[in-house]
Amino acid sequence: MTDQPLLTARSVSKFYGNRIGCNDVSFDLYPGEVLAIVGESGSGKTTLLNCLSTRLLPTSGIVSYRMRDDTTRDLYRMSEAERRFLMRTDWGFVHQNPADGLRMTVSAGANVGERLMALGDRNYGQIRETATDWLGRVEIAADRVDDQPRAFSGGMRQRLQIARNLVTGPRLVFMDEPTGGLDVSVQARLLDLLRGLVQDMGLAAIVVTHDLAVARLLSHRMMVMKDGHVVESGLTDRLLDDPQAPYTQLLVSSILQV
Ligand SMILES: Nc1ncnc2c1ncn2[C@@H]1O[C@H](COP(=O)(O)OP(=O)(O)OP(=O)(O)O)[C@@H](O)[C@H]1O
Repeated sequence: MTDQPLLTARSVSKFYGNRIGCNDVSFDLYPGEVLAIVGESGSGKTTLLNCLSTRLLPTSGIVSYRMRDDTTRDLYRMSEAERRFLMRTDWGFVHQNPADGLRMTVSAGANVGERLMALGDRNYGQIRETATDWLGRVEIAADRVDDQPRAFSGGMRQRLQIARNLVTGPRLVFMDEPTGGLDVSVQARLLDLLRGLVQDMGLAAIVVTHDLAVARLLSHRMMVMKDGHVVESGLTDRLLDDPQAPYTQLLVSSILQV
């Protein structure tokens, strides 16, 4: 990790009319750092994630991002074309539902290769080789490269979505409940795989989850949200072992009773 943040959020708020989506959220994210945003349903996690990834324009606040050339840019002042370029190259987005992040009717190999082509890669043989290599890294057998994801299981689809996102070597990945909707045993394997890839690639990530076990396994730091506000933030192990805010204490103890 370096001493300069990769992403900086300052007083990010989003209101839907009178309703609070998220309110006055500030934090720094450093290269290689994984931040989990946790909280119950409706606490504002997805709203915040969408504001950070510029899929949603906040009502107020600033998010800046350190580009590969070391310049710092205000994300909401970028042109649409610049933002699209960031999304295709430097960022990944892993959706809870793989169908939202994949093209279900093109082959697994093409799903991965497409991201490389978007970067200007034109050598078909090379693209196929890289795609097959990435399928292997996410534990999809090479002989499935020509199959469409609609012929895959939920866990395979999610692994394919991860390969599609990571093949371009992003520096930051946004994940929205990446293991939600999967069987518990499938979740555990996927989490292990994700953790390994994030570590190997030195990826920074912002992970939205309502599952404290996911936060514990994947993240270095956590932010706990309630009614759109951050009620507590800190190092994951510290926060889960010794929660300070009454709400976090409730959240942790109710999970432990399950
Ligand atoms: N498009 C919208 N229009 C109006 N209100 C919205 C909209 N999206 C979210 N909200 C409201 O903003 C608040 C935060 O919702 P958000 O979806 O960010 O929470 P969440 O923590 O991600 O919940 P979940 O885990 O259920 O997805 C809620 O009160 C929700 O009703």
